[in-house]
Amino acid sequence: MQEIDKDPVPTGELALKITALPRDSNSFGDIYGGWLVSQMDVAGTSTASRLARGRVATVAIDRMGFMVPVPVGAQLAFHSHVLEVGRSSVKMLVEVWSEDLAHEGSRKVTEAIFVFVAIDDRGRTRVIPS
Ligand SMILES: CCCCCCCCCCCCCCCC(=O)SCCNC(=O)CCNC(=O)[C@H](O)C(C)(C)COP(=O)(O)OP(=O)(O)OC[C@H]1O[C@@H](n2cnc3c(N)ncnc32)[C@H](O)[C@@H]1OP(=O)(O)O
Repeated sequence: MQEIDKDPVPTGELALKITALPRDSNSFGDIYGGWLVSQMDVAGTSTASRLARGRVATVAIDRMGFMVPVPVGAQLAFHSHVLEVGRSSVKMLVEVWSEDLAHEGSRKVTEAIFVFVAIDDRGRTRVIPS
């Protein structure tokens, strides 16, 4: 199986840790990619909203590859790493790592770059406080 990244070290802060449950799997018993993307968005939103000190919206997600299947019961760690902060936007790398409990290691499952935009309570963009 092709690895998405040979680098064995997660990048960025640990934003979310979660166990993949049977309800998150497809009919073959593997974890559904859409659920993973959704959890990545939750993890990235957590980091972005702290940085932007308030509400943010996801405005873009770049293309993704799912190189390693995720079994039910996997312990997943979501790491977020801020790449750029613009006037109202935050560009962030979100990585997903699956812990291998049998071998005391972990491997990267997928990653994507998300762009979050700081918005006010009317949904209009706002400047990210410095
Ligand atoms: C097997 C797999 C199956 C998968 C199958 C999926 C099924 C599983 C689903 C899971 C899915 C989870 C992922 C949920 C992710 C949501 O929930 S997305 C839906 C929620 N998001 C929204 O509703 C946001 C909707 N967008 C908006 O309201 C407006 O775009 C916004 C956010 C107010 C921004 O308005 P705007 O007119 O674009 O503002 P504008 O001033 O032009 O730009 C603001 C900033 O954004 C930047 N920007 C705007 N657009 C972009 C862009 N496209 N790219 C980069 N930067 C941009 C600008 O450069 C600017 O940056 P700054 O220079 O200010 O720093």
